[in-house]
Amino acid sequence: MRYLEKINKPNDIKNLSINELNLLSGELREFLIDTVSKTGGHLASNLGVIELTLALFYVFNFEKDRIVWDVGHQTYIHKIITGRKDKFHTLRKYEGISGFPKPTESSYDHFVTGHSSTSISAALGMARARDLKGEKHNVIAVIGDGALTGGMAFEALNDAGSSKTNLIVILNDNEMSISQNVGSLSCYLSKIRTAPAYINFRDEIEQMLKKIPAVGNNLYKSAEKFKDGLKHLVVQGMLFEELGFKYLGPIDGHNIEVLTDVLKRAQTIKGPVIIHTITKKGRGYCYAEENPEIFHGVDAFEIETGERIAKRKETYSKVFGEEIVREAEDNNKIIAITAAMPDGTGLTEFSEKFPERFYDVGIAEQHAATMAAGLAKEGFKPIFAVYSTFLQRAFDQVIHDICIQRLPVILSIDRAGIVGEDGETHQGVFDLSYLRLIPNLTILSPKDLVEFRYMLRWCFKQNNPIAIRYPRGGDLDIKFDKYDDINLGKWERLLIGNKVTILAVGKMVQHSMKAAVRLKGRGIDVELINCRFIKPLDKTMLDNLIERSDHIFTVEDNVLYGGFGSAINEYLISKNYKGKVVNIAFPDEFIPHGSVDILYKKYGLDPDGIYNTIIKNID
Ligand SMILES: Cc1ncc(C[n+]2csc(CCOP(=O)(O)OP(=O)(O)O)c2C)c(N)n1
Ligand SMILES: CC(=O)[C@@H](O)[C@H](O)COP(=O)(O)O
Ligand SMILES: [Mg+2]
Repeated sequence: MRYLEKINKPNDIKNLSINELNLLSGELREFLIDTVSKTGGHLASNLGVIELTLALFYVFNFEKDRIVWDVGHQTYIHKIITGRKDKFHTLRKYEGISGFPKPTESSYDHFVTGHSSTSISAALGMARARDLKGEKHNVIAVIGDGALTGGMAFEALNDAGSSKTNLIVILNDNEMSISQNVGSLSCYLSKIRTAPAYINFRDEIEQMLKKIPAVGNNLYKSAEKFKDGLKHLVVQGMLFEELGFKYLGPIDGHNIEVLTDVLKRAQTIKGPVIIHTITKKGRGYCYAEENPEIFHGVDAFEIETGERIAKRKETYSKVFGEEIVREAEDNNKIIAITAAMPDGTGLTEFSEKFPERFYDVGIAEQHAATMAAGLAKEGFKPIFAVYSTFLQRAFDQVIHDICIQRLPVILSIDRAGIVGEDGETHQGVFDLSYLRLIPNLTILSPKDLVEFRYMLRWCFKQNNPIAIRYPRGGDLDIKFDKYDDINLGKWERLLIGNKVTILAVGKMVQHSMKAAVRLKGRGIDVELINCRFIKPLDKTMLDNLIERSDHIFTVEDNVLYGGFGSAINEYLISKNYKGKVVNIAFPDEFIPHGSVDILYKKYGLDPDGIYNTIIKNID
């Protein structure tokens, strides 16, 4: 690691020759593969931006210039060369290096990202602030072709393009979102990729125009018109230029020499510029190049074989995938929708078996929700499979387009609760709070994989908006033996007791069961209830509990505020309950990255934590 060792501060990059930068990129590739093979993480995207990152640091000075990386999952090289190389083995671990940009981690991380398509808006805001303050520095947004499918990116292009603000947008086009990229914009980009002639052609015309003596405005105007006409002949509708950006590209995003030249040129251009770089996801590691989808976000793996080290367990996403296929075989109204997460949500098999009833809409959760509403209005049964954290994007669409009209859309909410290593931008700990307040919405959550199947079958039969939320991964080792029929607003009593009641939701039923067995062992008369429905609550059971329970504990893997515990508190207050109520939930803070086991322990949501809270609070 001869050159990597020389990089003690980012500006050391500037002392290297292009040849040395190429050698450094090889060392970085090796370092990255070695580390991520142990920690897991977003390998393929990072392998694709090594040269781009080095070129950026070679040309710009990020002590004063600003950079916003869209999604931020491709910032590992940025982190390694900005002083975090020695801690990089702690990537995504609790209290270690985050997998996303974090200004609290480094002054070189200028903006938090994690959710897609925010970079151009944030960068435009920073550029406007620079101008308002009379400062002089560059502001750069780096956005992938997948992230460019998100609505916010379009909104920002629309605003920036008409603004005349100096702003550099780098479009890193690797022809992939997590899966194959989708949509007409992606087709448009591939048209540009295959028409590089335009670029050379345009540059030649520009050179020619510069040589024309300034004999008058009219000649200049006709020459400009001529240039525009030619441009349309070669690539129909240069979208970015029509939107007000100066377009530079497409260029080879692995060629540091070309990259540095174009970046230097972009610095001198007035107004918004877009640089279109073509890169290969997974570049330089054969398994990642062949399977960029698997190596997008990968668990620890063997470098020699590309095989994952841990065996995959049965997961909620997989069960969801099986059940929706089973249902769709009998019911031709079933439609599956994803916002760029077909594999993560378990929809791959559905997409292959029923391509005409499957829609990947790109990174467009808002559109997905309203499009589902449109389908439902016309008699179909759409299921929008979405991660809890990304559904936050579509809050208004769930209210305004689905629930007001009481349309039978199923929101199949994966990755609810904590997801672990992705950290604060991705934890699914808000959904119970932001969904519970919406009228007409039924919300439920399974205690385990078997119950999940029963619940999904129940959901498919309903005719109103439903949100079913379930965690990342699979179950603990607990096996429950009761799967009574699912009935609207009815809970399941799992352990009978009298004095102390635990009301638990979803995966927390498993943790609570472990705690309850220990409590019983100490002679505590504890009752455990699986609160299958978060909305509506089982008021009959609650009324019965009010009569006989001195202590009620609620347990949920959601934030305390506005969640399931709050719903119970509201009800108990309305009934003038005199016993003690304790809510066990995530506190009012963003939950950091780390393994889910460490995080449950830290926040007292593991079986021991639940047990201790109960012991502490009973007389
Ligand atoms: C709002 C939102 N929805 C979904 C995702 C999940 N997601 C993370 S990266 C990604 C694909 C991004 O593709 P691209 O921007 O082209 O970057 P690449 O991975 O190809 O480098 C998706 C869908 C997200 N981060 N944010
Ligand atoms: C960066 C991003 O948003 C996704 O890649 C996310 O990390 C996927 O999470 P899962 O690994 O849970 O599918
Ligand atoms: Mg991409």
